[in-house]
Amino acid sequence: MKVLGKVAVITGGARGFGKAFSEALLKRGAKVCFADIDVSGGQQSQRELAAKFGETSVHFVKCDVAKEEEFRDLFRECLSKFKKINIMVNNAGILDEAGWEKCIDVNMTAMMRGTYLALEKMNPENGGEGGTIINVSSFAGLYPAHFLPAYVATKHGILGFTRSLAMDPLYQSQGIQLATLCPAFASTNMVTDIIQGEAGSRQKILYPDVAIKITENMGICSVADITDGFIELVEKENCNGDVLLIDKKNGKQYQFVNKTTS
Ligand SMILES: NC(=O)C1=CN([C@@H]2O[C@H](COP(=O)(O)OP(=O)(O)OC[C@H]3O[C@@H](n4cnc5c(N)ncnc54)[C@H](O)[C@@H]3O)[C@@H](O)[C@H]2O)C=CC1
Ligand SMILES: CCCCCC(=O)/C=C/[C@H]1[C@H](O)CC(=O)[C@@H]1CCCCCCC(=O)O
Repeated sequence: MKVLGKVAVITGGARGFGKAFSEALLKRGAKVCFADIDVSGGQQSQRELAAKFGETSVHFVKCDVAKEEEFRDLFRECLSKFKKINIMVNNAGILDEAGWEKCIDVNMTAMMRGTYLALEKMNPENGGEGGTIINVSSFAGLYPAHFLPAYVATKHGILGFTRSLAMDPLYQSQGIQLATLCPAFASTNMVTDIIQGEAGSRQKILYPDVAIKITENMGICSVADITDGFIELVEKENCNGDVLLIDKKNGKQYQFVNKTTS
């Protein structure tokens, strides 16, 4: 898809990947409506991005994606401001093995809700123009990790859900593509807080010392490495059904390349 003139909705956009993805799309001439549960972080990012790309190009919406009505309001607000939605990025995600139900609510249920809402708004029968939906899974969507069973379950779920919808001829006929991004460890707060032992962060996973050892072996990607893969997916003419894994040692690797799309 050509990004210039398109409108994107991005969840979890106050920091980390979501903020970087927003900036990368703005740089290429899109308008971006980003959402986050973190109001002060979202407002700060809004100020930074508006200073670079103009007030009329970027809009922050306070939204807890685990709350259905707030998610619906996000779409209403984006349509009211920018009139259309061409790109949906379900990026918001958390690590919380003790609170695994919340992990499922945010990583899995909300991702499904965001996908279904985007499919509805992108449908030409509802006035949409088709579009691209990118769901952010993980290396943990492809491989198990005994220090993260709930997180791994949600990330495997994202992968299966997104690949399944991508096979549906109905969405293909509506010009809608769905792809999955699978980053391995990257230097956002999600990972660096645990390595640096930020308050309470080690309790979010089981066996933090094992996890840290694995990061030492696997290496840690920069946010720019992951953003580069994200943009590659969005800009591809056909990304439908793609699963893009990115890790430090091997870079970008498309998975399931002999995908069946119908
Ligand atoms: N950093 C990493 O190594 C990797 C991260 N991921 C995934 O990438 C996505 C983004 O992660 P990062 O940027 O690393 O994390 P991060 O923790 O830096 O940023 C996540 C953002 O999501 C927001 N958020 C959390 N719960 C929310 C909710 N209920 N509603 C709305 N916003 C909410 C947070 O406030 C935060 O701004 C997540 O889905 C994560 O699982 C996947 C693979 C690697
Ligand atoms: C030491 C900091 C790690 C804290 C973060 C964490 O535990 C999990 C991070 C996942 C991140 O969201 C993306 C991933 O790919 C991480 C999980 C990767 C699991 C790798 C398991 C590899 C193995 O068991 O060999």
